[in-house]
Amino acid sequence: MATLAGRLTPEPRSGAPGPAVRARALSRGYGGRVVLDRLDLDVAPGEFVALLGRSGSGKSTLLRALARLDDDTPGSGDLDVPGRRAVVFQDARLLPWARVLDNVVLGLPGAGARARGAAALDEVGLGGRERAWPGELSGGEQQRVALARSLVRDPALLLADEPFGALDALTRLRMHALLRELCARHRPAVVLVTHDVDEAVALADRVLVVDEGRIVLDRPAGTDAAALRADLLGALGVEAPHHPVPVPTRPGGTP
Ligand SMILES: Nc1ncnc2c1ncn2[C@@H]1O[C@H](COP(=O)(O)OP(=O)(O)OP(=O)(O)O)[C@@H](O)[C@H]1O
Repeated sequence: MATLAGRLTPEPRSGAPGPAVRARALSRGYGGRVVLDRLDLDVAPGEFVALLGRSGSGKSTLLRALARLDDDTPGSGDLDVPGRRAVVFQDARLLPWARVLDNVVLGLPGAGARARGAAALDEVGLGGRERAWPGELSGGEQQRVALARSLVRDPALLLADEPFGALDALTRLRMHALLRELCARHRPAVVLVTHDVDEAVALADRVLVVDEGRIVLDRPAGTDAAALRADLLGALGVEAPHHPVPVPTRPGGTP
């Protein structure tokens, strides 16, 4: 609900504290080619998991499966995602003909939707821009709107596919700080697909490396960042650490 302070008050989570994601032997493929290969994944409520992997390793396919956006993709396995989901993509995917607040509350039921939307915009630093058109906003501001659109739905699971990949380095750092703040406040479980090792280490509680549709490395973050970085680079097949570290493409793949 929106408070007098104009901020979104996180709804208390109801029900038993089961996992936010439970996947078992999850497989997906395209045209007979296996892309997710009997993958197991658990994500605890409120846990922030980053997914790294070479291009084509299956990260987005996994994210789409968790978002249940892959009904047309052949596959098998058990997937349980009990709570509300929200998805943020690399491009904000705002409707250009709808004002910012209308984008945030589109499809949201209830009389208080607009107040909640305005509070969410305030929370992402866009208070006062409710009537702007998406085309009047910078790329970073558009991603803030996308975050507000997710936030206002109070998701138990936030799925983000390279949400900051198209932003300049400084804007990306600002968005990291914002995402950390929003997550600390609202405590959704998060699965973030990224190509940026440093982003994964900076944001996540746990970092996974996916290769050929399987999880080949699963490490907690937060203690020894240098050791984690070295492990991740090893699993990604990067020999010399650079800063920032791009994930290599597979042979013949696109960056
Ligand atoms: N709709 C589709 N039809 C056919 N093949 C697909 C489709 N979507 C993905 N693929 C293939 O599945 C494989 C995994 O794709 P996916 O997008 O999951 O990889 P990714 O790890 O997210 O890659 P990137 O980091 O480049 O985004 C790739 O080889 C890709 O070409």
